[in-house]
Amino acid sequence: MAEYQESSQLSGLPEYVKIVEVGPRDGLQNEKVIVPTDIKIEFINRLSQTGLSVIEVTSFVSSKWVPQMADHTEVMKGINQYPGVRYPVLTPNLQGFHRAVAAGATEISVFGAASESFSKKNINCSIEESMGKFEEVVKSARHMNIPVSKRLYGMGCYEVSLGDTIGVGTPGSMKRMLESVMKEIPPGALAVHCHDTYGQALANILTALQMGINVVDSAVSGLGGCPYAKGASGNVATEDLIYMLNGLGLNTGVDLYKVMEAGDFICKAVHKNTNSKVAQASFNA
Ligand SMILES: CC(C)(COP(=O)([O-])OP(=O)([O-])OC[C@H]1O[C@@H](n2cnc3c(N)ncnc32)[C@H](O)[C@@H]1OP(=O)([O-])[O-])[C@@H](O)C(=O)NCCC(=O)NCCSC(=O)C[C@@](C)(O)CC(=O)[O-]
Repeated sequence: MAEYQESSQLSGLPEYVKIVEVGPRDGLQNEKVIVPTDIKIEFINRLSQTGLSVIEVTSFVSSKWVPQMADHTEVMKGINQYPGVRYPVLTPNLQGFHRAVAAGATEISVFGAASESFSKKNINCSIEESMGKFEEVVKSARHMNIPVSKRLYGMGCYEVSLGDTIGVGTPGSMKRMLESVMKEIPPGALAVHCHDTYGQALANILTALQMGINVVDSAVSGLGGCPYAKGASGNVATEDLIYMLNGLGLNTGVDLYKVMEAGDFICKAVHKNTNSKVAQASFNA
């Protein structure tokens, strides 16, 4: 595979970028055909051997709302947890949190919305009500020394991931949004989560990196979408992100070829072609 590396660095970039792989959760949650549990487990085990250090495994939400995540407990219990890899799960409320802990989760994420209508559609409550639920979860998690990754820095979350769920952002809006958020939260506690609906994800991520962010969510093969956000398409593909970062000479510690193989595995399982331009170009080369 041809890989191009820039001869000169762009300014303001971090030396190391942490990729948070959200393929098993965000990538699969919107798939209509239920992916067998053993395939999900194999997918996560393959991702664990790529050098990725964070893999979002599943979500402890209601199976009536998101049937694809109904096997969260079996998936969490079934995966091999590799040393050096963290396996966060999504928990919207205390019920989800307790189930996640019982299944062996050692890191959790709460997820909220910046718009009232999305909050209502997604988790069936207002933003204010959701804050109350998150506070309960964060309190319990901190009590048990469980790190809470994402949202609500002020409550004690160690990292807040800013999601462009419907992928409409541009480098300009990313810059304005980060300038505003960084007045309250330091860049070291922020991550970005960019969907690629309008083809802006990599440009938005590069903008964020130049502003001091060094944690980026992505999904292998560009899978993903939120069932409760109309028009939301796939995430930025992990393969494309790694290719860009490699080209910039930034260290991720992730093996691009192994990620492409994991992507090929899951695409075959869900009978889809990859959305990753890098995987398309490499497999057709
Ligand atoms: C949040 C709830 C559960 C509220 O659901 P609800 O119906 O409002 O909950 P409730 O508290 O009124 O309880 C109703 C029933 O749900 C059950 N229940 C209550 N809580 C749980 C739970 N944790 N797990 C399992 N079951 C639960 C509860 O036990 C009860 O069961 P019943 O008595 O009817 O049999 C529901 O709205 C839900 O599951 N929503 C799905 C949210 C979701 O997964 N969205 C997609 C992920 S977010 C996303 O993709 C965006 C993100 C993060 O990726 C960022 C980006 O892309 O930019």
